Amino acid sequence: MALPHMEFRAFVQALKDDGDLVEINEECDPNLEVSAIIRKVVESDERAPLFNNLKGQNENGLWRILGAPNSLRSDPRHRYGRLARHLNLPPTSSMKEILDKMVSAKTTPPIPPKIVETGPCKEFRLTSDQFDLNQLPSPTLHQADGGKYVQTYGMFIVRSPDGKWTNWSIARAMVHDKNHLVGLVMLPQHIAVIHRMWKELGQDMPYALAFGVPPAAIMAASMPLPDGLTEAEYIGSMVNSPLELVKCETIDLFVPSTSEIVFEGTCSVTETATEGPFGEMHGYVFKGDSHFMPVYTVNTITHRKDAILPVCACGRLTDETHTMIGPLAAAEIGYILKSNGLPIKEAFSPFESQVTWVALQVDTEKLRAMKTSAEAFCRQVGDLIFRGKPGATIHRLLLVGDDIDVYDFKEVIWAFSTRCRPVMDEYSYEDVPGFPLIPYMSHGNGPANKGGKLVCDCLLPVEYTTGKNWEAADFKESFPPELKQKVLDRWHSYGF
Ligand SMILES: Cc1cc2c3c(c1C)C(C)(C)C[C@H]1C[C@@H](c4ccccc4)[C@]4(C(=O)NC(=O)N=C4N2C[C@H](O)[C@H](O)[C@H](O)COP(=O)(O)O)N31
Ligand SMILES: [K+]
Repeated sequence: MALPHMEFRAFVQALKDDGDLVEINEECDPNLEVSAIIRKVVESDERAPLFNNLKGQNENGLWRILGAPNSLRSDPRHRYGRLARHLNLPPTSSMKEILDKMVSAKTTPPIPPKIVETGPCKEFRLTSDQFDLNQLPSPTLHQADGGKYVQTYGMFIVRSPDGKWTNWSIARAMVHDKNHLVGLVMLPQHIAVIHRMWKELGQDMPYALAFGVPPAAIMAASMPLPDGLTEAEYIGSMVNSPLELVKCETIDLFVPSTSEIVFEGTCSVTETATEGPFGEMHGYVFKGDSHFMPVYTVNTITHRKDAILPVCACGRLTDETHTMIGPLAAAEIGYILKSNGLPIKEAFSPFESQVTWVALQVDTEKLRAMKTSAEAFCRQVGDLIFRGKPGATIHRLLLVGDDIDVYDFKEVIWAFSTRCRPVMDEYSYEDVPGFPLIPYMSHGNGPANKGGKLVCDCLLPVEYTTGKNWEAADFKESFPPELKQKVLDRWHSYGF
């Protein structure tokens, strides 16, 4: 068996070995029961549930479900252990180490994938007359959802008509009928950009939807990497070995050879159907909130024996939409700012902001050397991020000083609450694309797709000129080192 970050089945075994898996062998109903269990798991950072016995499985065990594939662990020492296992990092890894790994391939040469003849994803093959997506255990995730969201943690594979760009990404999709899905295809996402290319040609877009792909791949699929970049090569470079891909049965695309399940077909560039509502990443499902979205035809399914469908039952904290979408966007945002020469040290999207904020730690010594004004600096940051794709989902950028750990929300909210004067220290952006999935956008008072963004300056004026002129009134900063050491040494003998 391959390493956990390179094969989904090995990843599930690694969770089991970590004591981070609960195998449920009693029959569970994919209609809400499975999702209710997953919801309770992710709301309490419990171990990942593997449902081995689902109502509706077919004779070859298609399919089981792994819930909460990339959510949090309750032990603070292994909080991000499931994310770490996606990247072959130690389970004690910090979020900084995980995100640094995700940007590490920016400066190393791409490693193209290796094409292999066949693989475990080819063990079984079903043509469209041999399956019914409504009979298979497609899960209903929230009672007000518009359909069975079978696709929440699979990877769409689509390629530009000229064949030069193959994009891997996660985008939701629900069962439309026996052999069709309908899925969210929205700009500025690359799947929508490529869909438009095919639409201009008047040809339906070939796609593959691979479930249970190498964990390292699903991380890159969830990251807003640059336009035109082929994730397969990026991931190869990140893990320093070529990904093994195998050709699809019916279309000219390639999928990871160890994928658990592969749907193949074409995405219509003309036919749409109602999609949604869906209990989304910000924690809401609005009844009747559906839109017309493209229809995907599922021509063929190939799969492993007893294949496992990974499922993200998204909504309120803390699931994969929070551990991945915000932090991975923050990693890309931090990289963009640094490569434009701005004095940014760390970037993170706090879960408590429902990943609508990114906190940016500023190197204030370098900032002072810039001899810039707060307004000029904040506008420089805002223009770079809010007018680009990686910032699409972020509505507040918080600039904080060297003393604030952006990975610790208590620190971030302290700086925001005490150093950023409302309105005066905030720089608004109403003429940039907005993120329509946030409720104050989709169901708010203003336009759903435009504006509503701020750069919040949580640096005090002295941090731009002569530097920090205060001490925090806390144990760390308000006492001489030798006294602190004495207190720590004697903590227990005092009686604590
Ligand atoms: C990890 C993860 C990412 C998701 C999603 C989900 C999960 C679990 C579910 C549970 C299905 C919920 C919705 C949430 C929903 C969503 C829609 C828009 C923006 C953010 C999220 C959307 C989606 O449905 N559509 C979409 O276009 N992008 C999504 N992303 C973000 C993208 O995977 C991410 O942005 C990548 O960077 C894409 O690659 P690209 O940059 O285009 O090459 N889904
Ligand atoms: K991607």
